[in-house]
Parts: sequence; structure tokens; C-alpha cells
Amino acid sequence: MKKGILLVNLGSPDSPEPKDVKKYLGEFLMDERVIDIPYAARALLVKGIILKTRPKASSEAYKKIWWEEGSPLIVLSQRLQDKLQQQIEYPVALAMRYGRMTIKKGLQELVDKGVEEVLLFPLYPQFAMATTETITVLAEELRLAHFPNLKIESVPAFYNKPDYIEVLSNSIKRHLEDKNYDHLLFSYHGVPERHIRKSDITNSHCKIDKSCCETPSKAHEFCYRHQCLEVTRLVGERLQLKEGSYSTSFQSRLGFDPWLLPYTDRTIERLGKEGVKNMAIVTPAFVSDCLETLEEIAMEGQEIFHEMGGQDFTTVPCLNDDSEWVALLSKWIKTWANSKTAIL
Ligand SMILES: C=CC1=C(C)c2cc3[nH]c(cc4nc(cc5[nH]c(cc1n2)c(C)c5CCC(=O)O)C(CCC(=O)O)=C4C)c(C)c3C=C
Ligand SMILES: [Fe+2]
Ligand SMILES: [Fe+2]
Repeated sequence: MKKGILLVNLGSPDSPEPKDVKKYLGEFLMDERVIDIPYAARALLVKGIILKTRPKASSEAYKKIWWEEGSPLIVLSQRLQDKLQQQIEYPVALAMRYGRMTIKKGLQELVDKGVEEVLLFPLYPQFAMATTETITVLAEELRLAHFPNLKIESVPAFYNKPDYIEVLSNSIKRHLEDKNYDHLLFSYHGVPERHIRKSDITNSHCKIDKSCCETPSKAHEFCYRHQCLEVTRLVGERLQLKEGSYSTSFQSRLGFDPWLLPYTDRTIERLGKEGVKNMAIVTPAFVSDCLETLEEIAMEGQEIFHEMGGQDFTTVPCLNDDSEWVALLSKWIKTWANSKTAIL
């Protein structure tokens, strides 16, 4: 069977203009796995409230980070695809969950090249219903409706794979080599607490308290919070970071529901107030730099830190098209292609 790979990332608006941002946010936020409330309430919230004000504010933010070639997230994902293709003999396609580079087009591109077996690769180290799950569910719906003879295998969350932790740790080490930082903050995209409870396959484990994510459980296979905390723990261990010199927080909350705590903006504020002068920040929920890392962290986060008296604020770039990262993806893909066993 001829094999092919479909990398999938989140997506971006076609341009930073409010009308394109509105279209993109409309598709994204109407996904039942992103805003997980009944359709009528979701439509009222998204179309009646969020899309009336947010596109303008988001457009301003996108304009600050937009590149000549387009959205950083898309351009960086394309660079990753190109570099990977140079190392892999199978066709590597790229799709976005939202926007014009659809998963359907990505699958069609592979089928047109004669591919019969696809490795679906959501570009997210941690599982979340708003990211990995929405991609795999849509891909299966598309397969049933349009590509019934296609075989699709999905790559699960790889947050704790030793070779991933090694590549991430090496990147952090390299970028902070000549920096004298007092605190390293691991900032992950937030999700509403409800998402974590909904993804608890045991229906009895998740309490989102101080200990559930550290108490062994089958639920961790789909627990975003556990998986984020584990990345921090494993990298901390590997880099031999001193207890208290690093911590975890969650960014980008939306709406009034309780989201995962502690919030990144409040944490940066607190660190500044407590007298931390030099801080570094890494964002391991994102494989490619994007609005959330380039604007919310590198610009807004830095501003908060400076206002609180902080001095040096260093952001570690996402893995993007880092050569060790490309080599690791290529190794995983070759393992999948050459064996009958699961990829990871
Ligand atoms: C209910 C809302 C949202 C959930 C849940 C959510 C989860 C989630 N998102 C990412 C990754 C990205 N999100 C990005 C932007 C973004 N996210 C939301 C809302 C939710 N995300 C909004 C409204 C936006 C748009 C920007 C804004 O208006 O603030 C991006 C950046 C996209 C880009 O074009 O650069 C990424 C990437 C993850 C990993 C995640 C759950 C774990
Ligand atoms: Fe998001
Ligand atoms: Fe938990």
C-alpha cells in the first residue's frame, strides 16, 4: 500500500483584516469541540456576541505579527513540511483544521498521488478535544464520506516521549545558553476546566485539584492538564532545573468559564512583583510560533513584566523547523512506514 503523511495544524485567517479574522473565528469557535455548548447557545454566543467585537481586536493583534509571506503559523508549518519532505520518500501534505487549507484538500492531494494509507499527524504534543480530537474526528468523517478506501492512522499525543523531551530540552538549552534568567515559565494554551473533565475516560478521576494529575490513572492518556504538567516536569528533570526556578501556567483564556490555572498573564505579573528581574518563557503547546506566542507572550507578556519592574524577558521560539525536530519527525514517520506497529 502506498503511504503518505498529512500534517495538520490549527490554521489562521487569510489575512489580518477584520473580515478575514471574523470568517476564521466564526469557523473555529463554532466547532463543538472548541466551544462545547449546545448549538443554539454556541451560535448565540459566537455570532451574537464574540464575532461582534473580537475580530477587530484580534485583527489588530494579527497585524502586529503578520509576515510578508503570510501568517507565521502557516509559513512555519510549510517550512516544516518542506524540510520533512526532503528527508522522507513518501508524500508529505499539510492541512489546517480551520481555513482554506482544509483536511479534505490535504487527503485529496495524497490520494491524487496514489496514496492508500495515510499517517494523520496532528501537530500538538498534548491531547485536547479542541485540537487533536477535532482533527481525528473530522478526518474520519471525511474518510467515510469521500475516501472510503483510504486507511488513516492517527499519531497520538507525544508529550512524554523521551526523544521529544530531548529535542525540546535541547532547544530550550540552546536558546537560553547565554541568558542569565531567574525563572523559566512554561506557558501552555489554556482550555476550560470542563474540557478536562469531559475527556476523563474513567469518569471518576479528574478533580482538577493539586493531586489528580500526579496520581497515576488511565485518564492521563487524554488529560491535557496532566500532559502539560508532565512536559514541564520531564524537561525540568532533563535540564536539571532547580526546584522553584521554573513553573507552569496557562494562557489565552476566553469567556467567563473557569479555565486552567494559574493564568500566564497573572503569573508574569506576580513574578515581576516578587522581584524576578530576568525571566524566560517557553510555550510547548505550540509546535509553530503563532499569534499566541508572538503577540500574547512576546509582546503583551513582556509589557506586563516590564510594568512590574522586570528587566530581561526572553522567549524561546517554538520548535518550528528546528533540524533536530525535523529529524525526530522523520524518524517517527519512517518507524511507522517500516513496521506494522503503532508509530509511538
Ligand atoms: C474556547 C476557545 C478556545 C479553546 C478551547 C482553544 C484551545 C486551543 N487553542 C490552541 C492553539 C491556538 N489557538 C490560537 C488562537 C485562538 N484560540 C482561541 C480560542 C480557543 N482556543 C481564539 C479565539 C484564538 C484566536 C485569536 C484570538 O482572537 O485571541 C492559535 C493561533 C492561531 C494563529 O493564527 O496564529 C493557536 C495555535 C490550542 C493548542 C488549544 C488547546 C490546547
Ligand atoms: Fe486557541
Ligand atoms: Fe487531573
